[in-house]
Amino acid sequence: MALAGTALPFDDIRDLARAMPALDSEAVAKVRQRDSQLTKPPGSLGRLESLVEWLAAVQGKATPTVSRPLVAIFAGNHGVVARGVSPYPQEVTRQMLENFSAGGAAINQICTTFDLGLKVFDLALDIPTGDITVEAALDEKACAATMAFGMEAVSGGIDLLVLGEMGIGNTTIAAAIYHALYGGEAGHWVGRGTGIDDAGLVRKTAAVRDAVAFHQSHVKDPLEVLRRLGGREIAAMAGAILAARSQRIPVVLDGYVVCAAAAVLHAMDPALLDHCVSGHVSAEGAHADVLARLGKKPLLDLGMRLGEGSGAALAVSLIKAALACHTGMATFAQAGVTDKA
Ligand SMILES: O=C(O)c1ccc[n+]([C@@H]2O[C@H](COP(=O)([O-])O)[C@@H](O)[C@H]2O)c1
Ligand SMILES: Cc1cc2nc[nH]c2cc1C
Repeated sequence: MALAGTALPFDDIRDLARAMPALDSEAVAKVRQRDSQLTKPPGSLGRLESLVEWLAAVQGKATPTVSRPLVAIFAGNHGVVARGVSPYPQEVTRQMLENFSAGGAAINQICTTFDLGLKVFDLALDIPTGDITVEAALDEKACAATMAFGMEAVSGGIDLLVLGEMGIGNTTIAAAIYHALYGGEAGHWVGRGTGIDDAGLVRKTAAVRDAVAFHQSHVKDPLEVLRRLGGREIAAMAGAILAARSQRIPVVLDGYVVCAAAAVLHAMDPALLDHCVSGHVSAEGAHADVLARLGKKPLLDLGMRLGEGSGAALAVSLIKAALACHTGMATFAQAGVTDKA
């Protein structure tokens, strides 16, 4: 167990969320000015151009960097797996952490390919959170301490944060959070996760419906949704997103589970995600709907549903390429290329 975070009551977290730095419009103007001189028709690099503007706005620098990108994977275990909501047993969460350490997981290969740092955080895997169908996942103190732990994980001079997670059962947790925040039918939010069969899908949908019904009178407060229906990795990622914002670090969101942490913050204040882009849209059915609600257009759509930050880490390749174009391209004057009249 590695929960050393200072416990902040939810009121302190709300205060912190209200005190985030503004985005830097002067840095964006300077990026646009340089972009207009580069040897290409205006706008021809499409979304790559807006990615550089976004980096500059968040970092507050006319020449942003992606020199020290970090993939942070937060791992947690969930009492709700007792409801038969995942085809895999709970011990796979820890076994996959050992696989990450040994370099054998997909995320290890992606990090090596694109030169990304990787840190994995074990969030009390031996103590699964409460079964959300009959109790709260966490009490306020534990939830706030886990958010603080996630905040403290964002340090060490990184200039881009990729969020990932690992936790058997956590697509049920994410679905419950979305159902609580956004309403509708439980079944709309429930997908097959790691590949649950038809009977399991029925159990999973019932678990999400039961959980949200059980906590219904508390779902107006997003932080209550997080502590009652969430998990430690979701709470830590919410803390990490907040800390990244206060340290002016851009964040790349991964799939269905990571976005549940983002959705909690978005429900508090949509501007809390201004420093985040969506790395990819997951094959988990409702993720596209979630991204639309968050106002985020995914960079990639590769049919992936792995987690581990894998889709987001792949998207860093595009962000790096966008920045390399912006910083490395010649201007019309430098290259002796005639600009349009
Ligand atoms: O993030 C996603 O889009 C995603 C979609 C499906 C599965 N996962 C991963 O699979 C695990 C949860 O799946 P499950 O079926 O046990 O709820 C967890 O470790 C997630 O990282 C992740
Ligand atoms: C093997 C395995 C690897 C994973 N990586 C992220 N979630 C996962 C779930 C399973 C089951």
